[in-house]
Amino acid sequence: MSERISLLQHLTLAARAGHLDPALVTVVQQIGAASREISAALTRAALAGVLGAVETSNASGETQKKLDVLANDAFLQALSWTGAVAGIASEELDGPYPVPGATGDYLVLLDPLDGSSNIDVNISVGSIFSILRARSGAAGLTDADFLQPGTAQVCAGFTVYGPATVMVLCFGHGVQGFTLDPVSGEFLLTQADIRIPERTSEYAINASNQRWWQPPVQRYIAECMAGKDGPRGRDFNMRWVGSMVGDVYRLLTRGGIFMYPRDTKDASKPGKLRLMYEANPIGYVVEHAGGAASTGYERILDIPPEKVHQRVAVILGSKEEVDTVVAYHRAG
Ligand SMILES: O=P(O)(O)OC[C@H]1O[C@](O)(COP(=O)(O)O)[C@@H](O)[C@@H]1O
Ligand SMILES: [Mg+2]
Ligand SMILES: [Mg+2]
Repeated sequence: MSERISLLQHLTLAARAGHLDPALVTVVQQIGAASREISAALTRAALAGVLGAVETSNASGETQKKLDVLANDAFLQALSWTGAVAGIASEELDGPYPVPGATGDYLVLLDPLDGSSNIDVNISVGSIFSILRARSGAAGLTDADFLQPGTAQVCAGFTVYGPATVMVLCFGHGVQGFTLDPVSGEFLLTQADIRIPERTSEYAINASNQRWWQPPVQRYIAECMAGKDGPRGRDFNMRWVGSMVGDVYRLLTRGGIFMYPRDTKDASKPGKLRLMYEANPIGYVVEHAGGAASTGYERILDIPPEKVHQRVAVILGSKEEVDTVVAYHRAG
């Protein structure tokens, strides 16, 4: 038997101590079950050579991969029978999914497969989740029920399907990482109380968008690239996985700043990433690990959401660096 505490034990102990609602424990356990299924499905799909695109598009008009659909279905199935979930909103669904017959206390928001353009090339992808309290039962559930700010989340996290499958979880008191043991099928606590180093010399941004960046981001990146010859006085490294979960897992591990800033590439989009499925849950985890999450102008978790599929600029990670970028936005 493993000496490490399992996700189930961790949740059960917290529930027994009165720190967690048992219904919320069930929801998180089922998110773990869906993640385990998706992790296995990714390997099976690679073996079967069926990683290609299908001819459907999601609510944002992007081509869905087969595995996006599969991951979405895995979450809907895993969460539908618990009685604890009133409704689900997903990047892959046009509108909210009221769980049939459920009057549960929770709403779950999902990016079922993050970084899906990386699937074909066998680079880490993940699932991102956010849990809110339901204001009403499933009957009559509308978008408005989900439009709660990031500060209202009761739990958030993500699972990264990388060399190891790891679930990063936060209930508002610390951040824990659980690694999937492929033999027992259990998630085991491998990273207790994750803290993001405050100081870092590593940044993540898609540099091919440089000509569309706004002046504060141009300034920050130019100074990082100037290294020890510039005003920062030290050399910086750059990484861009292309899956937010992969880039964020790295900065939780060794520090760093991740940016998908607002740019002028498409004036209709105030950023690429989704507030409810990506920025809020990841921002919540990052803040509780000692980091910061901002659009450059405001704290992400304070944004009053207007639409479930809303996009937003994202600047998050080590506090010192995020504060620097925010200061450059204030300076104009
Ligand atoms: O391809 P780009 O423009 O660098 O964008 C990469 C970003 O897009 C995303 O893949 C968007 O997520 P989805 O795959 O869920 O749409 C992020 O994970 C990632 O940070
Ligand atoms: Mg995503
Ligand atoms: Mg996705």
